[in-house]
Amino acid sequence: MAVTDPRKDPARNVPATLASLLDEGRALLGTDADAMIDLRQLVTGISGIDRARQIIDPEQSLSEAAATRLRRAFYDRAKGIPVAYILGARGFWRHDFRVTPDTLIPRPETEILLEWALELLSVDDQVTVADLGTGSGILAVCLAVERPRAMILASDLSAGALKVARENQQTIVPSHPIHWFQGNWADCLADECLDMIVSNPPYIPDDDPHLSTGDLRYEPRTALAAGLDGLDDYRVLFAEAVRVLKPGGHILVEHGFDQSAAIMALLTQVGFTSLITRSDYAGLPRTTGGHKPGR
Ligand SMILES: C[S@@+](CC[C@H](N)C(=O)[O-])C[C@H]1O[C@@H](n2cnc3c(N)ncnc32)[C@H](O)[C@@H]1O
Repeated sequence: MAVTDPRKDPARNVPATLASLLDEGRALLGTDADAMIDLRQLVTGISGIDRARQIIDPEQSLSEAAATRLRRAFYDRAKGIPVAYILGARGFWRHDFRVTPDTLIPRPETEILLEWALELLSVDDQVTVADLGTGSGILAVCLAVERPRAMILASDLSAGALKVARENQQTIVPSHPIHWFQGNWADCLADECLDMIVSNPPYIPDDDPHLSTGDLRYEPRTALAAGLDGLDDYRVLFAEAVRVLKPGGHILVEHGFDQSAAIMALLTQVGFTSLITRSDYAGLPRTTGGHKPGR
């Protein structure tokens, strides 16, 4: 079906009921389960009407402004723009994080990495932890919330991502400063200064066709692609990690479901021991942790 940009069609910018707007949305996005999830998220995010009230009162009217914003959102989603970028937010852990096209959209699997880090750090630990490749800041900010006595550092190559990460810290955990730095992984850090590194680096092979389809084509390529085998960033990151971790320090990284053997081999090569891989909610091996010997 031809999709008309509501910005160029003032006749469509009129008030409407929720039910009629949802019909317009279905006509654009389809009626499968994924499309329905997107539609409901857009309605909730833009109108502020929660899911229960959408179902109880489908005939309620939306203001002209809300109807117009919703029609634009349906149009943008029909073009392929991810819901999180349309709304400018995505939930992670217990918080709403601002996201922009400069940041990766946070994924639920990354909560497994966070949970693991929290298991290793007790609430009163006065440790120093770095989130390398912080993106929107999800790991750094959640660690600052959950471990108030820890010193948190976070790096990213992207100035745009760091700007968003700072905004998230100021909104979610303003009382806990995070030390942000723009750079290549840990290159700004002194030797043996960290107790723990958490990282979700890029890990998709450059020629993976998924990079140019679906939602991924809208996300920053520098957040996703990592050389021919998808392991280029781990090679640099692990060499840096051995330098900046204290003896006894931990590294926890996310990776692709088929990369755990390669990640273990790379960690072993640079001297990490006690390697363990944890699986995601679908049972796929997605997070590996290791320990720098010496304590
Ligand atoms: C997969 S994203 C993860 C973002 C965030 N940690 C998350 O889980 O949503 C990888 C991040 O690493 C950053 N990055 C890529 N290369 C980097 C490098 N050489 N040094 C530091 N950060 C880098 C990207 O800009 C991106 O924000």
